[in-house]
Amino acid sequence: MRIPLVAANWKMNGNKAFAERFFSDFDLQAIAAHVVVCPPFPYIPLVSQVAEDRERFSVGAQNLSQESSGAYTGEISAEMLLDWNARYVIIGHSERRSLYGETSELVAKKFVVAQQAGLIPILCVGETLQEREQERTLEVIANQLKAVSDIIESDTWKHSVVAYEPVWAIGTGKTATPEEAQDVHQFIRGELGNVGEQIQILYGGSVKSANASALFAQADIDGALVGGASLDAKEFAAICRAAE
Ligand SMILES: O=C(CO)COP(=O)(O)O
Repeated sequence: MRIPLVAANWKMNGNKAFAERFFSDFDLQAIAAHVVVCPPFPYIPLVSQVAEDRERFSVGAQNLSQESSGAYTGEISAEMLLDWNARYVIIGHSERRSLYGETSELVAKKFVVAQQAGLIPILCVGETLQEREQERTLEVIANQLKAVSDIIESDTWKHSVVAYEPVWAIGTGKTATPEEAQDVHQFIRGELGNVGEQIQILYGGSVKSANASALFAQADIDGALVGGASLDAKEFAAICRAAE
């Protein structure tokens, strides 16, 4: 039985006042799904305080360094995230891949570093519009997963979350249809081998309260990774409730 999980990716949005306001508007008690909020790094301690002693609410980071320490200006290590009580970390978001040149090999290295430190990686995979139009979706996703599979024991997938985020659906208002998303989720589960059934696979890309229920009704969609709609506490709460 996979527990529904809804993760907020605030990206580089908000400030301290926003984060404080968000948690005064977001009624955690009323939500039964497992929820992760991934704020920008400086607000992780603030979200950690909210998460303290709450079983179903965790804090996550949006990135981490593949190195453990040293002369890497501007980088944040897994150990530092653990110091802040982060439990999850988003790895290989398409914005990191396309804007900051993160290759699948680097993403795989970060995945391993996160896991070895005891963080749960949320590995993002997804195709661009051009790749979808060329009917290369499954091939692209298989390659993104393979970069990780190549350097871990297959059992190790168990301690991770995968997020399918079609690049063309991110921030565009265009969501994959529930059936399109389900097809890819089912494919991903198959690619994860004998632990596939145990892994939470989230959908991301223009998820909002209006489309969440139809997505969550699909057999292989275990929750969502939410960008824009996670910046509105009430809207995000409605998405979380749809996952229960
Ligand atoms: O990139 C995303 C989450 O990581 C999705 O962003 P949107 O929900 O804004 O489309």
